[in-house]
Amino acid sequence: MSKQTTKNSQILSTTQQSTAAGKTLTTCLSHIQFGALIELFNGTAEGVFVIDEQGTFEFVNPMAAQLLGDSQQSLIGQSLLQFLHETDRDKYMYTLLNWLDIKDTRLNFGPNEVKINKLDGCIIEADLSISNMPQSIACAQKLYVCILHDLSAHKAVFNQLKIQASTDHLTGLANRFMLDESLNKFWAESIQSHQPLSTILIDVDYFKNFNDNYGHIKGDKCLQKIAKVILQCIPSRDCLAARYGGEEFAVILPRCNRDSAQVVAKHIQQQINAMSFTDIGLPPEVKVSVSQGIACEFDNQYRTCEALICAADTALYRAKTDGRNKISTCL
Ligand SMILES: Nc1nc2c(ncn2[C@@H]2O[C@H](COP(=O)(O)OP(=O)(O)OP(=O)(O)O)[C@@H](O)[C@H]2O)c(=O)[nH]1
Repeated sequence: MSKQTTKNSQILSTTQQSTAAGKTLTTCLSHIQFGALIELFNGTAEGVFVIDEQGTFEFVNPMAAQLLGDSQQSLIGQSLLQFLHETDRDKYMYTLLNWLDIKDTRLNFGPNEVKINKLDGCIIEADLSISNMPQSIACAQKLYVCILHDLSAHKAVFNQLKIQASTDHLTGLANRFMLDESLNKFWAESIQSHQPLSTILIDVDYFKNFNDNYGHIKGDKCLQKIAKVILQCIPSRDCLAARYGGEEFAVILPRCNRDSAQVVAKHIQQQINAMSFTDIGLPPEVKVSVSQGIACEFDNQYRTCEALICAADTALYRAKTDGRNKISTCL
């Protein structure tokens, strides 16, 4: 017996003892091919599995079993489709079933991002690709090799970066980037649904004096407290409170008319006037106020969302020149 044959026989006996595989796969391959293939797949750090035309597992390597949340043994005979989140299931079912009609063409599908329903109920995000098993090692019945790459760690970092990219670091409100994105979205919805869209620009009065008197650190704390109050005053989760820049904030109120926006602005004014700064070590008599400008889009009053913001800015300027701690509405 040659050295190679001895090695193959060893591989075969160990893999047969430790590995479950479906009937089609075991009958398709010679024992030596089977052993070598299983050895290769089992040692792979990516999830690898083999399915038939119906999506039934013929083989699952340890990493794939871990990602699917079941044992290699019990996955054999189950369907890949039941592990795919419903948003992906139809796409994969369609691909596999459709392939039956065009068997002669090679199937190379993906990698695509999918959500996997693990057996324990958790959902993980992964890249999944499906490719034909080469004819040289498969038989007349089609088998597909699938690679499942866990994206959980990347997704967690990505989502964290996404939050950071849209959040103002000092106040925790939406930043200017998020404000612009959301405004465009709210604007399109408002035009399409013929619903009003209101915006309030809010600027802290005499904030330079606050900084000069109490220092920038206390100034930062003051901005954080104002942001918190604004957030508490906006009526629903649909609305957006953002830091527009420096000591200026913006509130976007979808489906809110001018009267409702004025109620919100009044509430903000009262709450800010009532603020105390004793918690940051300042005397009880320290008070702040804000000036606010309101503009409301209804019935194509403005041509663009930039024009709406511009109108709110003009109203804000008027509130400042009227003596500050005022609310001015663009009519
Ligand atoms: N502490 C702190 N100060 C800031 C920040 N951003 C802007 N400022 C300050 O806000 C002040 C704004 O000053 P001005 O534009 O003159 O306005 P104001 O003093 O508020 O006066 P009016 O707006 O005219 O009522 C400046 O002193 C800026 O340094 C910040 O992130 N932290």
